[in-house]
Amino acid sequence: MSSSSSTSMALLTDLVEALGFRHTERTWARATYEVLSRYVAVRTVEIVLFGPAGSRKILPSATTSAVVALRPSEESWFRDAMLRGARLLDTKRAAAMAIVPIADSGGALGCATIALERESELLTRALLESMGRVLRSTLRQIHAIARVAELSRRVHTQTRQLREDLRQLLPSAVVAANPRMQRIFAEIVPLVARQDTTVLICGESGTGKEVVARRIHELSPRSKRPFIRINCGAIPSGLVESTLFGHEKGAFTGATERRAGVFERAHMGTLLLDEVGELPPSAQVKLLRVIETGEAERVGGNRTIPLDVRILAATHRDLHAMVDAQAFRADLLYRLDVFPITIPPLRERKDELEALTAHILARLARRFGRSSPPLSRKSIARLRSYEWPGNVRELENVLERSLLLSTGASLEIVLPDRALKRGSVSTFQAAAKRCIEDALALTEGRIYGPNGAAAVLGIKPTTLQSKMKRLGMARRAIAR
Ligand SMILES: Nc1ncnc2c1ncn2[C@@H]1O[C@H](COP(=O)(O)OP(=O)(O)OP(=O)(O)O)[C@@H](O)[C@H]1O
Repeated sequence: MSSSSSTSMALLTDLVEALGFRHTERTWARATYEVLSRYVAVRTVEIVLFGPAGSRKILPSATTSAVVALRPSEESWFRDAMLRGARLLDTKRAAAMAIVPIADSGGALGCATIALERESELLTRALLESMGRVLRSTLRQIHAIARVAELSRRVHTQTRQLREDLRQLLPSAVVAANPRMQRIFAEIVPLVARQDTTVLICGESGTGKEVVARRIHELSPRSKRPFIRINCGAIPSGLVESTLFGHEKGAFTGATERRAGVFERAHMGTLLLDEVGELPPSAQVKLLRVIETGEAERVGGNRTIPLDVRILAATHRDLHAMVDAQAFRADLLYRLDVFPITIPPLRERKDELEALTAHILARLARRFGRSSPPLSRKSIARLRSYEWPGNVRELENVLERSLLLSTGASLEIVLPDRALKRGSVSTFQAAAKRCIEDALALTEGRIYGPNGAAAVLGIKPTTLQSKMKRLGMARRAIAR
């Protein structure tokens, strides 16, 4: 190595250090530029990168006149660089040019073509190699930063999606315009949220039991901890206990690894046992034990796990009637029914139909990315004329369908077919009659007992009998 090249190497090192390059690609690139302009009379530097097309945005324009994305497999890169260099000599009227290859162990990454005012003795091979190394680091940083930018963009999109999902799951604004609902949300829920009391939330399907449960959790000291909901009626019969309490590896065929149950997952948080009336008797016994002892045992395990879980239960069934029918354990019911909340069906709170509709329409409109059409008086009257057997959930479905089908300026409410065939109360009575007949047919006329029609319908046998009497149904049922 000649003395001039070792001097320039030392100077280069000093300079790069003096420039204090840090871990940002801009400082790296600027350092390169400073080195080039300090040591040689640079007219232009054209850096050709075999990299992502977005690289140009990242390199400061002071350093480079062009960043061209080429495929890494480009074999003609050197010839390309020469051609560019020749063009530079021509267009920039430069006296000389230097090509700095940029390569790492994986092969060529790119090259910098430098047009010079004049030939320079200082521009030695060693200096060019040093520049190549600096540029290589720059390039690596650029690639890393482009990747980070891409990941950050992806995370940003995912976060937005998750926020949207969460907003759907946790309605920030709960509608409570009816006096009974106002009492539930404004008085009862905040009151029970403060303590760890077990709450039994009753109401027909789709009335908003889960909404109430989530609100209790949100307002409770456990709000930062998990809220887990499990639909007891949807668990396959053989998996109820392992779903609730977890299992050890090898506990049963298919248990290939240890799994935590919902109780463990809800540790320190809140567990909503939805459709609790559907729990089979064996799981009811275990649940009672867990509530009483505050600890659970995984299926196939011999170790008890202490639990700190607030339990909420919900059901559309009449659990007291199920106890009478011996389909639900009385002792478990007493444990769950510490604080009952009953949500009225939508047909009994039609005064909040308008507020609920506006709330749901706004949510749907946001989801579909369109504005929420105004509701005409006719539409409101139509909504009020219907009995809403599926409650708020059915209202959501009707509004979604109506919104999708409506093309005009106002919303045309499309009610389910059965509503159009309505014949006031007699239709409801006919439906109730049909429902009881079906249950009696299924239970061969038996009213009482766990397999009786009353248990199937989730009502007390005495209630069923009085309903049958009121509907003028023949007593072909077997009483007890
Ligand atoms: N008061 C309310 N304000 C806003 N949205 C509500 C309200 N009540 C119910 N909803 C909406 O209605 C739908 C049904 O409510 P939810 O799931 O809580 O009913 P549910 O009684 O738990 O039903 P199921 O018995 O079938 O589990 C949900 O999408 C919920 O957001």
